[in-house]
Amino acid sequence: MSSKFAIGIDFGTESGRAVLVDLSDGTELGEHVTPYPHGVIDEQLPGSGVKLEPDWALQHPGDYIEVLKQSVPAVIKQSGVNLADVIGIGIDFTACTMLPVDGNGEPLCFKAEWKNNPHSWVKLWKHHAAQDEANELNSIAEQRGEKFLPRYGGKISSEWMIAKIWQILNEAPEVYEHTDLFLEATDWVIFKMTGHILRNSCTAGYKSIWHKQEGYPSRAFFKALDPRLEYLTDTKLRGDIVSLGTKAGELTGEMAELMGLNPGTAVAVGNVDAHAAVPGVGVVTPGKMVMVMGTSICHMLLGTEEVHVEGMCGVVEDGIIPGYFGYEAGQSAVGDIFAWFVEQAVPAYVQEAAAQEGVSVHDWLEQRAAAYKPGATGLLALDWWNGNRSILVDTDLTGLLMGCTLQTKPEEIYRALLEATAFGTRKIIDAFQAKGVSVNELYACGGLPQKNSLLMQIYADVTNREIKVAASKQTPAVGAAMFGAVAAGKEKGGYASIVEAAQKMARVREETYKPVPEHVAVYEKLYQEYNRLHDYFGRGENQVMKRLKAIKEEVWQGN
Ligand SMILES: Nc1ncnc2c1ncn2[C@@H]1O[C@H](COP(=O)(O)OP(=O)(O)O)[C@@H](O)[C@H]1O
Ligand SMILES: O=C(CO)[C@H](O)[C@H](O)COP(=O)(O)O
Repeated sequence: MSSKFAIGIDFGTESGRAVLVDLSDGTELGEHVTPYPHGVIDEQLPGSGVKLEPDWALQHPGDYIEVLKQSVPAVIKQSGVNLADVIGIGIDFTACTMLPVDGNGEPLCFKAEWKNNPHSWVKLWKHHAAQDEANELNSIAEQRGEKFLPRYGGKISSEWMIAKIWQILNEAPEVYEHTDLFLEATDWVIFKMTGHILRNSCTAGYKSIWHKQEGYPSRAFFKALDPRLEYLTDTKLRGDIVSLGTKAGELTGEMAELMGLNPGTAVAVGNVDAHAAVPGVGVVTPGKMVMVMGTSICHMLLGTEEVHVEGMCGVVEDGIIPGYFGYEAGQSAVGDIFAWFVEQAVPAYVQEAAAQEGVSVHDWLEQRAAAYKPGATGLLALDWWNGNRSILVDTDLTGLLMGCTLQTKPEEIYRALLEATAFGTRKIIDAFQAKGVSVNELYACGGLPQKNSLLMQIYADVTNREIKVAASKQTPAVGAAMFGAVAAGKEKGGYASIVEAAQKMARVREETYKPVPEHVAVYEKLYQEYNRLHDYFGRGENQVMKRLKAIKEEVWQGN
């Protein structure tokens, strides 16, 4: 039988990326990136120029369709495969990236009467303007002793569905009123491709407080938030919730023409980027933590029971791989901290030297930082430049660097920042281990493992664990393609389960990063120091970071 193929599409923050993969061994035959024409909308609405408030981050739903229109035909062309052999499509998305739609599934922002209202647009995952609603939600949930809170590390994020919906209700009740459904963008794109509205269990579980056995929180809880929300889950959040790998439907004639595919191609239900990356690197059993390493890190892990681990983002049954409890934790800035240093804090001589050598400032600093032994800089940092997502769940915490002298060099600080993020990951691993959720092996994917080998060696040394690195640059998209192959089914040449698909298709690089015993010993001492600073500044003993923030706010408000 000839080879069969699937397409995976990863809808990121700035662009959408498609891959076409061979189902027999996961070989990538085509890859294409479509930057979103409207990018992240955080200043003014397209067309009307209506100004947005601080902390807003929107997207244009038409940009997602543009990705389907540009990137899918491009990967078909690159690979030269026969259309009849492309049997499945899967997608993954940032989340919670959500939008209001009308009774026909049409985004409200496409309609003349709503397009000038910012609340009718897609709210991107990093839209942070619903913090007041999130704070109130958390305090009401805590007062009521809601059982769901511990599943989310004790706090529901302002990035998630309920806080965002509540913000719409508070600030634009007319938009709320006219919304038939609030959908995750991943489910909306699947609806566009197939004509079927189905909610996936991953976003429902991690972002909408849905539980496989218990469903959504009670009507009484929603009523306690706001009487107008009492029937939210029966009305604007209604709909079937199905597990990952389920076939959502088949590509409609209209979309098949737009995407250059055959109508009837199987389409899997939507998924989330970090979650699709797990089978994407071949992880389908507990004990193996997948680190999706880029601007931030998402830490993904499977378990056989629901355990409440301090500060994790969520535990969801079937949330990553059906049959397991999927755990998610994270660090809200990693690559972004290195970017801050490179852009804001290196002296001109470093930039000039890097330019003369024809390397990036990151590479220049990495080369020099690699010459230092662990502990040789005398520096230690707390990696909270963008707050702390796990395990403290506190966006008001800030960064710290200590141990500087008049001799301290930029490459030493760079190294201390790399180390700080590794300590942050170690803290997350320790939190899981403390609750009996084992982390025996580490897998890395995303941009950072491809860019910085010193960083990866430091992670191996700090965690005292071997790290395997994904072979693909587009691991989430490859994982999405695997779910597309499952949706197509075995009889069509796909796979019966995501486990089988991952076993056949996932690829990791041959070389791994192994801990060096002498490094491990020194880092163990430094980690104990990191722990002391972490608890001192992060657990309330010294609230100086929050006091500084309060003073800053006062001064700004006085201006
Ligand atoms: N050589 C490098 N070493 C460490 N970090 C790097 C290097 N080059 C770029 N970065 C950081 O990598 C991040 C981008 O990672 P990537 O995985 O490509 O993006 P994203 O998380 O948006 O998918 C940026 O924060 C950037 O500062
Ligand atoms: O919350 C998340 C997954 O649950 C991700 O952080 C979010 O989707 C964006 O990730 P990235 O910027 O790395 O693409």
